[in-house]
Amino acid sequence: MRIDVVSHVDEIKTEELFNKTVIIIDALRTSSTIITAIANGVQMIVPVETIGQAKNLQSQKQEYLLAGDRFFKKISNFHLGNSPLDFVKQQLNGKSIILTTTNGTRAINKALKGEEVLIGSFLNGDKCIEQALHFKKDLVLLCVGERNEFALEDGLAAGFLIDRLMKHYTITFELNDFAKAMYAVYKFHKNGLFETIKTTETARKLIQLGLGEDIHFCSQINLYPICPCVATHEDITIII
Ligand SMILES: O=C(O)[C@H](CS(=O)(=O)O)OP(=O)(O)O
Repeated sequence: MRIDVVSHVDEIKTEELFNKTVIIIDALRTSSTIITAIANGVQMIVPVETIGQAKNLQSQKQEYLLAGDRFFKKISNFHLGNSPLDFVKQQLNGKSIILTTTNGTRAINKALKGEEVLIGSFLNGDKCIEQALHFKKDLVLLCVGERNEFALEDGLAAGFLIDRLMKHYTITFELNDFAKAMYAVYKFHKNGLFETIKTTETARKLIQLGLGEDIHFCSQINLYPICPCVATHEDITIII
């Protein structure tokens, strides 16, 4: 089995996703928010790229809630932001959410050429790998990054997923060079993972904005034994 890690969303060549299982990794914060939302009872999430698309869809589906951020800040008049804690603190059981985030939802929509698209982070590593292997296809771990650049927290999460594979499965893996690098970086930092994540550029911005609690939450290992996956419902891309 081949495992390719892609460094950020603009590095994806969509033709290279055909017949592969893609894992979207946006540890701070879109992947972590989606996993937390589904684990806490949200029925489905509709990932859209623009605020306009989100509002337009909600005008047709008024029972859906709007969630998302631009540059870490909740979008004005939206019900929820892009913090996983928003989905823990409120009772959202059975709700459908339209989500648009700065980078994460764009990456999800770009990855749709993959055979299967899953959502992974530190919060669900073991379950995510179990689910990905179930499809018996080569894997692409897409580090979403931040504004067209690599983000270390995503690379660490990719290394963590590779570590889970190596530890729990006896299949032979072929890694691309970036995957080898991320695996090595993860192993180097794994005993001080939270301390390292806290120093990343994304984390520093979250701390400046008073959102440091999110970093702690998103750094938890295997908190949720679920793996959200992308599907289609009435011609709309959804995550369940
Ligand atoms: O809301 C977030 O944590 C980030 C904001 S930014 O892109 O780093 O400015 O969005 P995400 O889509 O989760 O990367």
